[in-house]
This record gives sequence, C-alpha cells and structure tokens, in this order.
Amino acid sequence: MTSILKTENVHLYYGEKEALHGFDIEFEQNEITALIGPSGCGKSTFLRCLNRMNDLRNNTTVTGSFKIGDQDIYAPTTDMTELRKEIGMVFQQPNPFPFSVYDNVAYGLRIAGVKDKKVLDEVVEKSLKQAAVWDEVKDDLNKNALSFSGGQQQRICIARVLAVKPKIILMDEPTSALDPISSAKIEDTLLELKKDFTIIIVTHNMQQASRIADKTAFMLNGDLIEYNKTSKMFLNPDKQQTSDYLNGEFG
Ligand SMILES: Nc1ncnc2c1ncn2[C@@H]1O[C@H](COP(=O)(O)OP(=O)(O)OP(=O)(O)O)[C@@H](O)[C@H]1O
Repeated sequence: MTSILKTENVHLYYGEKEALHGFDIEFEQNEITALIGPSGCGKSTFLRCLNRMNDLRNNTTVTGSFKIGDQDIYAPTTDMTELRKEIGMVFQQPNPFPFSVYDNVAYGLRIAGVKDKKVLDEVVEKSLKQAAVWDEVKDDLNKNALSFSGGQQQRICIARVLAVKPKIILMDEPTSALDPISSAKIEDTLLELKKDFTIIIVTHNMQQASRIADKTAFMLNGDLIEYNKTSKMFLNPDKQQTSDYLNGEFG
C-alpha cells in the first residue's frame, strides 16, 4: 500500500470554536476511505481542509500538516487552481453548471488552455464513460446538464472532476440527495474509479460505507476515534465508542 495523503495534528477553529482537535490520518492510494460519525462531528470540515475549501470561509483558522506526497498543501506557494485539480470535490447536491453536458465536462481543460477539439472530445467521452453515464448522455451532449435526472447530474459532475485527472476525489455525501437506484449506480462507479483514483467520502449511510470503503474513519466531536479496515471496524471495532455508534446507541 502506498500512502498518498497524510495529515498531522490538524486543528480547525471557526472563530473561537475549535471544531477539529488534532487530527492525524494517512490515506492510501487507490482506496476508498469513508468518514463517518454523528452530525456535527466535523466530517465535512475535515474533508474541506484537504483541498483548502475552508480558506473560502471567513474567520476560519487551520493549523497542522497536510501533505500530498512531499507537497505541503498549505504552503504559501501552493497554486489553488492546481491543488483543486489534484484534489477534486463532489458535493451533496449535484451542481452542474447551467450549460451543456459537453461544456461541463470540458470546463476544467478549457480553463487550463486546452483548445484542441479532438483532445476535448476524447477527454469528454472518456470521463463520461468512467463516470458510467456515457450511454445515457452520449446522444445529448449539447443538452443542458440541468435537464438530466439528479443521479445523471451527479455522474456528470463526477465526470467533470475526472476530466482534469485528479489524484484524489473528495465526496461529501454524494448520494444522499439521490434515489436508491441512482445511489447504487454511483457506488458501482466508485468501485471502478478506485482503480485509477483515491476516494475519500463522507457518508451517513453505514451500509454504503461497508459496501464500498476499504477503510473507515469514525469521528466524534472533532476527534478521530478509530481508523481501521472497514471489515474490521464493522465486525469487531477496537473502541467502545465506535461499537456504540455502529449499534445506533447515539448519533
Ligand atoms: N461555517 C461555520 N461556522 C461555525 N461553525 C461551523 C461552521 N461549519 C461548521 N461548523 C460547526 O463545526 C462542527 C462540525 O461541523 P461539520 O459540518 O464539519 O460536521 P459534519 O460531521 O460534517 O456534520 P453533518 O453530518 O451534519 O454534515 C459543528 O459543530 C458545526 O456546527
């Protein structure tokens, strides 16, 4: 196993309030890691730290070490556009831009200056295929992405992230707004994608974590309580708090 992203002693403050209390975790390449825990425990906060989305919020202070390989994510020299290409993000609500499927998926490449139509065509097709939505949209690439179903929109958004070839994809409850069939399609897609990408996913759905995640991190009140192989965590967790949470005793 190869480590791809490592954080050490991460603290995050919203104003005076400390939301993360010294968080150490190491993510493995080509794995899916699930972040679980009760509402308000800091899952989204931690996820957003990984590609510096919290920088966009006023009054937020982050300390600690975040490294992708040797690169310090929080170094003053970090190019934010490059960082967010390397560490892409998919949100809870599908958020395609209000233009065509093609233009959504080509967006990142065009921003990067790619103009060659043949290259764009190839990447758009490959990304939509990787996101398992090509067959459903291939005859309507010029149609507005917002005219597709929620599940299709979410897979178009995944394709938009894949098109810029990220190393890591962050996902914040990407299926919670979707019906069970669309969710199952996304889960299948993620299992395929981990061959080429590393995925870190926040989920409230324990079955989803147990179905797709190689490792699971259980958080409580801004602390990492347990980080383990998913099978071990769900069958025989090391910590009593994990067991209580998984048994529905709180949260
Ligand atoms: N912008 C903000 N300003 C102040 N406090 C915030 C802000 N965002 C989150 N918090 C607080 O930080 C803590 C962690 O919130 P976060 O949204 O990361 O939790 P979560 O585990 O993702 O929750 P959920 O599962 O409900 O999405 C909570 O106490 C929350 O109220």
